[in-house]
Amino acid sequence: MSKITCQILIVDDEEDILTAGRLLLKQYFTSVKTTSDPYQIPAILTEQPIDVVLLDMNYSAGATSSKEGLHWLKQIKQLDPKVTVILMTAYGDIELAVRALKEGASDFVLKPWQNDKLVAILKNACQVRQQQIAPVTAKSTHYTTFHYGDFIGTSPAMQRVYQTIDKVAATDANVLILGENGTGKEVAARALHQKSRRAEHAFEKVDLGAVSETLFESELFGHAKGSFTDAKEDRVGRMEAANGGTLFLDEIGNLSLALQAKMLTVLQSRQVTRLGTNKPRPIDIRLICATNMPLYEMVKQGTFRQDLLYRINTVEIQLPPLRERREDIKLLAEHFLQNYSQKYGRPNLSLNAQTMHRLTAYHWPGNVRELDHAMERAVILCDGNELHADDFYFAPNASGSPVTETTPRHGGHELSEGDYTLDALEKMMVQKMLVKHSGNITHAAKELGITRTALYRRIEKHGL
Ligand SMILES: Nc1ncnc2c1ncn2[C@@H]1O[C@H](COP(=O)(O)OP(=O)(O)OP(=O)(O)O)[C@@H](O)[C@H]1O
Repeated sequence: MSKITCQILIVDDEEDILTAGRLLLKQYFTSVKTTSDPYQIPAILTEQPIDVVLLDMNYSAGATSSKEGLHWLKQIKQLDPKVTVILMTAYGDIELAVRALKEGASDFVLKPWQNDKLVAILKNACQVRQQQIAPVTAKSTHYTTFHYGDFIGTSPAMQRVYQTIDKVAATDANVLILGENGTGKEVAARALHQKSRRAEHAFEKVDLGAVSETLFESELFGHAKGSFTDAKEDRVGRMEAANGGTLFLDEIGNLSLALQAKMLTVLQSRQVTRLGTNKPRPIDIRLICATNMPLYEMVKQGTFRQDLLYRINTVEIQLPPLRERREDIKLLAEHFLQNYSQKYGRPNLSLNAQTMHRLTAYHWPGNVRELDHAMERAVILCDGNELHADDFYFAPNASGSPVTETTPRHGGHELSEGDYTLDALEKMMVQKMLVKHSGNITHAAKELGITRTALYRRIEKHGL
């Protein structure tokens, strides 16, 4: 008997049920996955194609209200509206069946099930699902083009990011984007918004690292005229401004515990109350959060609330550092070179093979943003029409090993013995700050405690 091509996921907290279901359904369908933990559902759905979910209604010991099943049904439908969900319960009644069907379930089975009945229901569900799916195309070819939204890069790691964005964009699921500085977290958030049904509405970005503790509530929730000394007018908060669209909370890891509590209350109730008023207003937003901080570690250390993390991380997107997808460096370098050649009126500039080799081998601690700035600086500073490695600034990596993984040191800022002159120390500090701030002169100068002009003078002096 040939099996029906269908990927089935069974979710039930009883291992016996999972085993029985797997053994039965494996005879008829090509793939049967199981999990006893419904919290795994979002991860499983984003990582692999699933056609049909057979979902238990009760998970906590003794639970019979089926509320949990309805909750997970809703989550699945948010993540992928096309997945077919069949509910199972030992406590079935007509009312609940009707409610589940209304909320998007396709069918309903009672436990203990009759084998032939369950197989028939699933065969039917798989057939319907197969008809919905477009003819199979080579999946990867879809993403092998040079651009995806504002992203450039064709590495397998980035293709996985694009696939996740495509899957999640159609839903209203909360998304948490993780990654080092400059890896493209904001680019990803904008792509999610652009590809969502909210694209015509606002994309409201709030940099939580830049909002002061005192102004937080007024900025995020809004205020009424006269609610505090400087409140001269009524003001709509950023959350309300995002209504109908997407709210992008950048640097969520920087929020103090007190503000995390306030944020959680609003996200749970989906209502904001402007300062100085007592009228809660409903907000309809798609929430995207981003951070470069280790939120899971922070939860363990008690500096980030676990309940807030679980509220924001329905789906996670991890952006890989540039050094882990070196195959994208060439494309990005060429793209930035083209941009800046145009911007600075130098159309004949080119990168020779040796320079490209150096760019590809370098570890890029500031990721794509650093490559972008490095290219701009090189385009401005280079003399002829060919960009040389010397036109770029390469910092040593954290271990102090050579500048690039494959080439000898070039202008690194590590000190060798006997190098402790004031000049050498100054050069090292300037380099360190430039790397730390990805070439941002204003920020580097501020941290060094000197003016921008003084920093430029030192950059010239040390030939950086
Ligand atoms: N794959 C990419 N292709 C093209 N440009 C990119 C890519 N990734 C990032 N960039 C560019 O690099 C810069 C940094 O990107 P972005 O601001 O999205 O990073 P981030 O991870 O949000 O950084 P931070 O954590 O510092 O806020 C931007 O100018 C962005 O356009």
